[in-house]
Amino acid sequence: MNVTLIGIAGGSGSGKSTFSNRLKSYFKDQISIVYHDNYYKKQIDTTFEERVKVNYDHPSSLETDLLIQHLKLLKQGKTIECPVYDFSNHNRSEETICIESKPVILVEGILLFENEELRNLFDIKIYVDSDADERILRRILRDVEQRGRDLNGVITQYLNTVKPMHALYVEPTRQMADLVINSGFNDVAFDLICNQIKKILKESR
Ligand SMILES: Nc1ncnc2c1ncn2[C@@H]1O[C@H](COP(=O)(O)OP(=O)(O)O)[C@@H](O)[C@H]1O
Ligand SMILES: Nc1ccn([C@@H]2O[C@H](COP(=O)(O)O)[C@@H](O)[C@H]2O)c(=O)n1
Repeated sequence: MNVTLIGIAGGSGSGKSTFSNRLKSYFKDQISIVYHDNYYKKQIDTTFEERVKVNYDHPSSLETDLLIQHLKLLKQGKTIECPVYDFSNHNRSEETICIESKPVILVEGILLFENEELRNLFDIKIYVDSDADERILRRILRDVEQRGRDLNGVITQYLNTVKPMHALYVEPTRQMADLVINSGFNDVAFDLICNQIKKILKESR
């Protein structure tokens, strides 16, 4: 089976999940999805207070080697046991999820195109772009509602690490993308990628 890997990168709160989840809802089990976020490193013998202070926007906070290994296995048609990350505990959970190889696999994450070996695995590279003010406002709502955070914590983390790391490691990868889209809700981009995926799925039958 020929496997096409589609990387969907962009800043935190830009709309990556919105875009990739729309595609997954449309194609359902015909495609698979892998989140780089699930590859945040397991932190052993650390207190919660220590884990809160980690710079989660620096490439070193992620076990990208494991993601690369897993994507290579998926490319070979093999199934992987993907880690699962628990944002409220700032640590990997004990569970894993089984991800099957499919002709099209979406991969999502802020730092996908920063690592050269990882970047080179993608057949299609998409960057979701969005203004910084919109991204932080969305992040505040999401992190408070879904990731067990409080307003002060989200703001402190944004100013100390998210914003400077975005400028250093995320925004420079915009120019490496094949396609830059301005919103996860952009219907033109959605139709373009949908049609491309339909073509790949048809050819794989
Ligand atoms: N263009 C948009 N307009 C309004 N809200 C949006 C838009 N894009 C995303 N959102 C909302 O912002 C939040 C973060 O979006 P998400 O797709 O999870 O971002 P990312 O995966 O890039 O961090 C979600 O609640 C989502 O519904
Ligand atoms: N324990 C953690 C781990 C990561 N983050 C933040 O997640 C962001 C990436 O995820 P998106 O869905 O927003 O793309 C990244 O900016 C990290 O700061 C966290 O807050 N806590």
